[in-house]
Amino acid sequence: MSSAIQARFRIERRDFSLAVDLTLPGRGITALFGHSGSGKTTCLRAMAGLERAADGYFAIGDEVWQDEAAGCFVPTHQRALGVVFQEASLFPHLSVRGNMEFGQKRASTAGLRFALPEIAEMLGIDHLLARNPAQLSGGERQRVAIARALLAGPQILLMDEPLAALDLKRKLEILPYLERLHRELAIPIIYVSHAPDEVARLADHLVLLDDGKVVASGRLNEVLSRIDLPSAFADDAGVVIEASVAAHEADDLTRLEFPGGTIFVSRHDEPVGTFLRCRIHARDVSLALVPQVHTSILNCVGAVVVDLAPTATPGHVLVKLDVAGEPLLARITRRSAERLGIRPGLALRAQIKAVALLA
Ligand SMILES: Nc1ncnc2c1ncn2[C@@H]1O[C@H](COP(=O)(O)OP(=O)(O)OP(=O)(O)O)[C@@H](O)[C@H]1O
Repeated sequence: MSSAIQARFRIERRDFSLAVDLTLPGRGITALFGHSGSGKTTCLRAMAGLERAADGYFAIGDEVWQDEAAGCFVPTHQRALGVVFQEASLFPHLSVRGNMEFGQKRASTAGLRFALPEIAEMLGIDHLLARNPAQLSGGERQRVAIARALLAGPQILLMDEPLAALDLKRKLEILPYLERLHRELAIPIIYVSHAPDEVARLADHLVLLDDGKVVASGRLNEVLSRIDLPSAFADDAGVVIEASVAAHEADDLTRLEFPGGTIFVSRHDEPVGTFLRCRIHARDVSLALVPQVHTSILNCVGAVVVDLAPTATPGHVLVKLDVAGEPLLARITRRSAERLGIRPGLALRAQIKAVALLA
């Protein structure tokens, strides 16, 4: 039985229309990404049944919540879903435990079943159970809201910019918990965001929305490395690679290995064997036809040019590379591309000037 999500919505407003037809994975985090007003929230609300598309269709595996052609529309309160919005709307008169028990009371039998202590531990709020919402930080409130949503036994978790109202410190505090949900939950999470960093860190699947339309939908790196979508990430264009910690070296560098080679980063005290996500921006990758000896750049991998395309930055091009099957992007000047004769199929060296560890 496939647990893939099917979502087809057409919503017409006076100045905006949403028309999406998506097949999304039944596990992991799918990010809905796009500029403000591109329709991310509208799409999420349609999935929740909070917005009704006249000819809509929405199903998770065999569980159909909306099939207008067949006269089916399950109202939101009868759907086994959890929704977390930008601002945690906790009941102020209930303690943290009381808020969580409220979630448990409306637990469906269809979705995941959790015990309250298990979820409290997973979200790091077990020491806060007796407090009232007014005694919590924004990040803690958001974690309680997620816990409450999970205790309702959802088959899917819908999150609408859950970090947008938090400052950077709180964001960084909550991200590890979201990563943990990602690793440990067997249900899909749909995650609305317009922050490229969050998407790079959390998403497995990426849907790019623009003006109510799906511009791209696919595996994170597949979409991030599309050089025919130059404006989507603009200066943030780049890819995410998964690398494992191979060794911590004496000069305070950590050696990471991925199928395409070796990458050195500042010492990062994760145990050997741990997988880390690394973000490599196109602007931090330069190209050379032969291995460079007289350079301070440590990270250099063999690559083959897949394609190149103009980018939003005047005088520059984006080059898509294949590194042992994984995509990598480089942004170089058009002049350099001509001088080096960059063309599809050319084997060369990609020098990586900076790697951002995402965990
Ligand atoms: N209730 C509503 N009635 C009429 N128009 C609406 C309503 N809600 C949103 N819109 C409009 O629909 C369009 C899509 O809005 P939506 O909130 O889905 O975008 P978004 O991508 O989530 O944006 P943001 O990142 O700013 O939250 C916008 O033009 C918005 O002004």
